[in-house]
Amino acid sequence: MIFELDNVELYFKNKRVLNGIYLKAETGKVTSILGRNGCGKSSLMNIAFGYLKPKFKLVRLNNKPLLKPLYLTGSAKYLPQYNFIPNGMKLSFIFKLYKLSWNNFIENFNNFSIYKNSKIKALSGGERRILETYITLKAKSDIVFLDEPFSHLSPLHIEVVKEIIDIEKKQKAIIISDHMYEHIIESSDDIYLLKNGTTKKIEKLTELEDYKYLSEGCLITS
Ligand SMILES: Nc1ncnc2c1ncn2[C@@H]1O[C@H](COP(=O)(O)OP(=O)(O)OP(=O)(O)O)[C@@H](O)[C@H]1O
Repeated sequence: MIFELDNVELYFKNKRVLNGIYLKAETGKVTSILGRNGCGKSSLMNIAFGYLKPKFKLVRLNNKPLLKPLYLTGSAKYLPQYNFIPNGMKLSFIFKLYKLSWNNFIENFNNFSIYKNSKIKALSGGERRILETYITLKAKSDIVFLDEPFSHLSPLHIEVVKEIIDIEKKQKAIIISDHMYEHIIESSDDIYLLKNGTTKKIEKLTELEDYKYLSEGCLITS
């Protein structure tokens, strides 16, 4: 699967947020979007998924224009920044709903074993994020969008999520945005920097310093 987002122009009232976007993601690769707070990363993901309608956009799947919102095709999954699983749902029911194995989940996150018959509201904020990230990554799809999958997770859990990303990318195109740039750099095959409303594909990591996304020296220690 090749997913392309092209020619996006987004305004909120008179403020132009995105203009001149190109992004390509494909099966077998993790494609990441980096950028400062408020530069439009979440808006871009919402546009790609079809939740947000900009003034202009072009989505192509396997080089063919897609004329309906991507989420209606059933081929994509999206982890937004907000919680998307209702509070009252039992964890065992969620795994049935998404046709996923509870035992495989416990192999990765054994501290969840006590929660099988609990409702999601019994989880901490970070545990809930782990569960929603896992479901989004593992559920059947061709394209996965992850908006800040690492930000609320403890270091060991981040490593487990990175391992799952590495496995899932073999059969999916995965698109990630997060401020934890070291994890992004380690997990990504392609990186785009979103700045002044446009995407720039990063060919050399030092460009992240040249474009003032990272301060000088950050890459030496990372
Ligand atoms: N519904 C909205 N109405 C008006 N302005 C909005 C709306 N949603 C986002 N914006 C503005 O659009 C810009 C981009 O927001 P967005 O949430 O896409 O940025 P972001 O790069 O994901 O930020 P962060 O890294 O802080 O999560 C911001 O200036 C924000 O204030």
